[in-house]
Amino acid sequence: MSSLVAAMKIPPAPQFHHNRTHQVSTPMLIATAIAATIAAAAVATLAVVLYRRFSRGSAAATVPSDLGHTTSGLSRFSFSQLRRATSSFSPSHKLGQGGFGPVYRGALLSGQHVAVKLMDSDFLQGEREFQNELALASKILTMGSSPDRGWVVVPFGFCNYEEGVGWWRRRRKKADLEAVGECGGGGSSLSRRLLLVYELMHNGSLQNALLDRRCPELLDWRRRFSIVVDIAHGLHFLHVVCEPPVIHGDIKPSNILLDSRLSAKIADFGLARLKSPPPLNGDQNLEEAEAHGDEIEYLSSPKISPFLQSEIGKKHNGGGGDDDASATGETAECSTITCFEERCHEEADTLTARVSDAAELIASPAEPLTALHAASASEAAGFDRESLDSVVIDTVASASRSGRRKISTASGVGGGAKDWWWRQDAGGGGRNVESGSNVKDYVMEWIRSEIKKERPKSEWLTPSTCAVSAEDCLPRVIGKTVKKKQQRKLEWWVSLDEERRKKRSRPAREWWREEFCEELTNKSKQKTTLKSKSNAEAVELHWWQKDRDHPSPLERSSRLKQRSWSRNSHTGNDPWLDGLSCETKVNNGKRRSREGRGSDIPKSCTLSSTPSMRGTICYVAPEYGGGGPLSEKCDIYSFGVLLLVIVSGRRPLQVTASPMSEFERANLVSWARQLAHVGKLLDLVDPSLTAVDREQALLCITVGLLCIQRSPSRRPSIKEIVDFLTGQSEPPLLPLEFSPSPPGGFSFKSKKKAPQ
Ligand SMILES: Nc1ncnc2c1ncn2[C@@H]1O[C@H](COP(=O)(O)OP(=O)(O)OP(=O)(O)O)[C@@H](O)[C@H]1O
Repeated sequence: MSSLVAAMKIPPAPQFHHNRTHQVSTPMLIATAIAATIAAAAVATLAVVLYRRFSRGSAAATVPSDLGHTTSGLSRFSFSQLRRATSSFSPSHKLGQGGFGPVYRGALLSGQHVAVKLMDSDFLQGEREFQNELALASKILTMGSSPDRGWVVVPFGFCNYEEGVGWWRRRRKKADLEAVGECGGGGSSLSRRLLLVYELMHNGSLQNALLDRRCPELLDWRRRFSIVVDIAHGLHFLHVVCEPPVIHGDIKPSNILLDSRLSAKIADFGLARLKSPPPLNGDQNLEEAEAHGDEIEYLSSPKISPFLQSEIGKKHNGGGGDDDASATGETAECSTITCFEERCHEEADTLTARVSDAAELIASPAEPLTALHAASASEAAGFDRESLDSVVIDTVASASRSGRRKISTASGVGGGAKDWWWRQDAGGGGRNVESGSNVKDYVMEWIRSEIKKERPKSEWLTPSTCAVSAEDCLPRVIGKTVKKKQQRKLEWWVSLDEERRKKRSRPAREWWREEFCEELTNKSKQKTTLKSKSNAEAVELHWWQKDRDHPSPLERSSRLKQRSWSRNSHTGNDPWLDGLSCETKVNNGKRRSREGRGSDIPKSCTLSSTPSMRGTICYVAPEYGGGGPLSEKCDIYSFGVLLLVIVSGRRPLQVTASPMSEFERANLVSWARQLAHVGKLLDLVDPSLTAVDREQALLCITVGLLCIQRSPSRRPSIKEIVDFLTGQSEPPLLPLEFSPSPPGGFSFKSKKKAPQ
């Protein structure tokens, strides 16, 4: 039995069991491994997808918010796409170096040839230009198939490359960025790279083609003339076709690109902006105006009052042509005079503009917040009300003193004074030397006459407010000359009781606010509500108007910063003036030219009306050189200089080591003026040109001179310019500012008394 049992003994279960388990678990393990691999792959894929989506999202956040609805026209490229297109930003692909980074030639996979601008994001201004250019490009690209769009070159794509999170990605990017750094991309910062992609312009910039003499085709006059016409069309597109108009703000040869057929197109919209709507009405209260930055824009503009402009015009016209530069010989001193003449003119313009701003506001009878505005006017113009008169007197006096010094030097070599300012100081142009009349006297006299003529008489001023507002402000502006009024003020002051005197002794601005602003604010608010109601029914506001009327907090703070900038600007350097007298600054590279530019373009409204310092020395309009408002007329001025550059084939400032006789030609604008005075305009034409059409050349120079007139309002509009250049209308005669002096005209009179 036991043997039977033993025979029937089944093998040890564990062993059998073990084998069975082993057989089952192997495929299971394999299946598990496969499942785990698949899961891991899925997780990795998901992570990659999420990461990509995240990194795209963060990049998009840095694109201007305005682009939200307009990005449709722009393509986004990856950094590696552009790296591949440009052969890792190979130096052999470099087209040029801009103020904020190099530009490379490349080819996309589609075969399209492109230019890739690698902006240096280390500089805030670089990032702003990137955003500005994109915002503007999106606007222009949405203009659909407008045929005029072909006159400008704007980016059609961009890449906003930010550092990733994973170490593997960072390593890859580090390698990319080092490649960029080695190729002159400027540093190897891992943070961010901003790239703009443009259509390739095969013949590069006008700067290279014309001034660096890289394009022999430009020795043919017809080519040059067609380039001039193309640029005029480009500006016409920006100023007239675009709505709202676009002001380029930096017209110069390096921003004019030539395509394969040598057609010229306007490029580089980094400093462009949309034209601001007209300033708010004067009857809006101060709080409102301040909140909208209106006052800042208005006051930061060194505008010359129409009265003063016409006065200056009269002086030009009245005493014009009374000297003869040709008779004086071509001397270094003569050139110094011209430079200084420019300088003095601009200085006086800016100064009188500031004074006129304040004086006009004081004098205006229609403005209920006159005194208050006057106070803020003088403050915003950079003058403390208390010292306004002394600043004015000192500055003008020093300008005229140094002017006199230069004139007496010049008189020793027989130099001729050509301008009204000079005649003022030198005693020409109907002013009497012996009476000691000079610039200072003229400005002061003008202020007095303006105030006398338009003293506020309206009934809204009660006797007491009149006494304080007018009497409080006027003596400070016109100095010690208003003794009578001071006397009256003193009498009035004595008549006040103690409490009222205490109250009145606070700054006028404070108690004005308290006593009158509330009432006026309410009135003005009522008016505004009524107006806006009717307006809303009549017209729908453009987004850019809305933007201005309801600035973002960022914009507001930026405007305030701008305000403090403009306050200080009267003591700062004037790049325009510096540029006129200092060639080295211009030649010291592009970065230098950028230094003159302000940095107050807010991110959220890069195309808004916020004023900022723009442009390039020699091309920037004088009225804008001091940080005034950017208008189409600033572009017209730059276009005028560019015209002269194209015709003469030389830079606007060019000092050669050749004989001193060349020195007077250093400043192209002054030289053109001199040639106009002596009636030899064609001397300006590039001697190396072939097949010159003298009529066309004369037309170009005439239009150029019309564009560089000092008074912006006298410069022609771009529409007129296109008509002149295309022969649809005749340009007017040159203004007297440029007309030839009559023979035997004014001979320079020294202030030195003739020996008895
Ligand atoms: N689309 C393009 N096609 C061909 N060349 C280009 C293109 N864009 C720019 N370039 C070249 O690159 C150079 C640098 O251009 P960029 O606009 O960056 O600076 P800039 O205009 O020369 O100087 P700044 O930055 O001071 O205005 C140009 O002078 C031009 O030669």
